[in-house]
Amino acid sequence: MLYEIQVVNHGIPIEVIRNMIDVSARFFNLPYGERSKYMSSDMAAPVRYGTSLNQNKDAVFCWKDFLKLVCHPLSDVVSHWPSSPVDFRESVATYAKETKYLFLRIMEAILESLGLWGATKDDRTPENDEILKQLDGGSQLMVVNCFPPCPEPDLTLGMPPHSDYGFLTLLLQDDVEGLQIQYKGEWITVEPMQNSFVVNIGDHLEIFSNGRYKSVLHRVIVNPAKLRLSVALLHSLPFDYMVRPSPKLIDDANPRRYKDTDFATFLHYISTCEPKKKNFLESRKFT
Ligand SMILES: O=C(O)CCC(=O)C(=O)O
Ligand SMILES: [Fe+2]
Repeated sequence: MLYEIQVVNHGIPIEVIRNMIDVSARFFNLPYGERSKYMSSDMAAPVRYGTSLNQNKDAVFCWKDFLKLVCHPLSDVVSHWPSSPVDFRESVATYAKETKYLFLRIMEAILESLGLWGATKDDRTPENDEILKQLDGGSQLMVVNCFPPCPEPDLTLGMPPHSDYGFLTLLLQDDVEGLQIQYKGEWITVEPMQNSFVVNIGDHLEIFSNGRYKSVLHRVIVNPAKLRLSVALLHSLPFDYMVRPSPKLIDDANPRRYKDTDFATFLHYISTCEPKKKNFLESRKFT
């Protein structure tokens, strides 16, 4: 089934997208002392900055700096976000709200393809709408990545092969290529398209769809000359909810293929095992 799509006519104003990239570039240009205020070892902190320049103890060495921002509920988290550049909070909050709306519209299409939702009156039962309601109130985590130019691009990776944990990641890349997805055993470069979003299926959608959708294995290669920025927005159910296969997608011909999982299980997994490829998802499968 579908692995990766790029959305173009998404209705999100171009200025919102440009501001997001522009303010991220200015954040990573701030003096180190300003950026490092947001370093934290607490994986659940509402804001967390990290740099490959002094995180050499990471088991997986990534050639990147990142800023992780919890985006939901916005009113609780915005005051924790960086206060510099001055327009940072406003630009990022606008971007997060617009993108959440787009995420929900894409989820409607996916749920419809699974026979779990429909836009017509008969299909709009409270039961069918429930999952969308949960996703609307669900987690939204932003990862702003900055991949500096790397003099030895063949010796490292911006990010090693992995799949994202949520339902869908909406990914914005600037005009420098670097993202690759694995398709039939080959690494395919996803060419940047201005003002478009790459939609990556995450592990939670694979679990929820009982394997009908597969999460996409992807990685980032580095560039010898150019700095690259990307913004990944991961969407899922609220952090404390269980993700499980939809009961309507389980029957004798399609037995339940995945165990229940929640965000705490994932955090525990990544803090005790080196995250590799789709290992976390593999650990959630019934064998
Ligand atoms: O930089 C990219 O294009 C991808 C980033 C990514 O995969 C992630 O942040 O999970
Ligand atoms: Fe990713």
